[in-house]
Amino acid sequence: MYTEELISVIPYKEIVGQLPTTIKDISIDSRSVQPKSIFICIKGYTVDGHDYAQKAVEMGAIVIVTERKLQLEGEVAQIIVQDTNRALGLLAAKFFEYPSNDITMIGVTGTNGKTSVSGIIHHMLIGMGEKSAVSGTIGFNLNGVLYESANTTSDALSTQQMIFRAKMEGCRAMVMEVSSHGLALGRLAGVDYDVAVFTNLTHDHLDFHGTMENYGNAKGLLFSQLGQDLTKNKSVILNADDPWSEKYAQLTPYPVWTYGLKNDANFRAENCCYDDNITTFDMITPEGKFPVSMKLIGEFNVYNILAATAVFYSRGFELEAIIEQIEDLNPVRGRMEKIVTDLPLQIFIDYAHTPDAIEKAINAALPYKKPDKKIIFLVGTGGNRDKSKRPAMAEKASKADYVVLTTDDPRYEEYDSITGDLEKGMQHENYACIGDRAEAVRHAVSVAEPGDIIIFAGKGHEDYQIIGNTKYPHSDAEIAIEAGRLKFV
Ligand SMILES: CC(=O)N[C@H]1[C@@H](OP(=O)(O)OP(=O)(O)OC[C@H]2O[C@@H](n3ccc(=O)[nH]c3=O)[C@H](O)[C@@H]2O)O[C@H](CO)[C@@H](O)[C@@H]1O[C@H](C)C(=O)N[C@@H](C)C(=O)N[C@H](CCC(=O)O)C(=O)O
Repeated sequence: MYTEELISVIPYKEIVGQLPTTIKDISIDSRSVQPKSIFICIKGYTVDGHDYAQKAVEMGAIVIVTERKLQLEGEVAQIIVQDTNRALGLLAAKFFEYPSNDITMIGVTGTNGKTSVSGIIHHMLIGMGEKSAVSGTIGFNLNGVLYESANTTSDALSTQQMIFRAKMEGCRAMVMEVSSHGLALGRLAGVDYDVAVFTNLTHDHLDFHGTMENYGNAKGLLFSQLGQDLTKNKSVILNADDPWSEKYAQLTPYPVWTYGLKNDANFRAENCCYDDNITTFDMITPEGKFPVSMKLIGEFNVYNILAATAVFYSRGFELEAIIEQIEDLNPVRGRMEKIVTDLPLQIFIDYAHTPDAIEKAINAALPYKKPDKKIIFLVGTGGNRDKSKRPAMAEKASKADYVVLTTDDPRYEEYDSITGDLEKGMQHENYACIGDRAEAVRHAVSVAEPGDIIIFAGKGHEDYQIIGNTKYPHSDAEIAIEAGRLKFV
């Protein structure tokens, strides 16, 4: 690409040296710079990309985008900008020729439910014959191949690369989980969304945002900055039962569709009935009432389905076709996923790692609880991350008959420090603190009786436990099944 053309999209203070006519690649990581690249220096939390500019030059970078003039050896030009993060989003979007303009982009934000709603929309799109890609906590799923990603919302360069790849592979749509970090750190600069969805906002990530106000405002960026192309037929989908939706509705210039169970909304559910493995309800829509029967369990999934319905309706799909897809959907991996076993127990794996999600997980299981049987809830929290939510997590978990307090990626923190913080929120005495997660899982099975429900919360789809900075293989389901076989079979 012509260098002048590429850099025309960023405001800069100064250019030092002679710009090359063209550049071949764009990079933010000195370790993978290709010859004739432009390298953008990003200040990280652990290291500063500016310190790797010389290494990038040695690897073949011929232009460096930097926040300050650097002493560099070799044939290289420097472009000095105010904010390299913002420059990165704009350069990456231009380099890949704004791929988000060519496919339908659906962004899903909120504390809980992002992965489920994104997965549901993705699978419904495929069911309707629309080739789709999805990115988020689970990774980047392109044509059934799952690529790992470090973040729910990847850095701006990886984001543009993913959208470009989806476009090149013929996808008509891409569904993206949009995290508050992603929005606050400018990882989505240059992405043009067609639909933005809000699930809910509850306590999480206050170590990063400081206050709920800041956290909510970061999420709001998705609705105020849906993208630059004002001619697109865009829409915003909001949860009418979450107080933040009112604020987001005021922020956006685009048509809003609401959904919910309690307050007045465009899409509502009535007469919800949660039977073993089947949920039924009447969906109240702008076109009347439609009976729905689906394999997804729990009230939170009714919310998720209403959100997905609003997305499709806003894009002009027929309600009959939407409901047909809903009835075909299978549960999302690691989200109140019922594990099939030969044990006399009901075992659910869930990703709940916030107080609100824990409450929802237990509420979702309540209809399946048999008289005189227990719900055993295992709850873990991450080390060296938001500690303020820990007591509230245990408080919500106290709704279960028996609680196992443990860790979920302890990182560098002592087990006792994590379980001790959780313990402060316990509302009854039926619990155990066991920092080692594998031991905790075995303990949960050891206290179970036939007919009980066990919910393992926190790991969801994840198959590892991070201790120190090492990822160790870990599966709650496998450990539980093994322990259950020893006990019951
Ligand atoms: C706090 C935070 O967001 N950190 C993110 C950040 O890492 P970092 O600050 O440590 O960056 P760094 O590794 O120091 O590198 C800085 C720069 O130097 C460059 N570098 C580095 C080393 C080198 O040899 N050469 C080089 O050029 C890097 O490529 C980078 O450009 O940049 C990385 C690359 O983009 C991210 O993967 C990483 O996310 C970490 C893994 C993380 O845990 N982030 C969490 C807090 C997060 O973002 N979570 C949200 C929310 C999830 C949710 O909703 O639950 C998410 O979207 O994932």
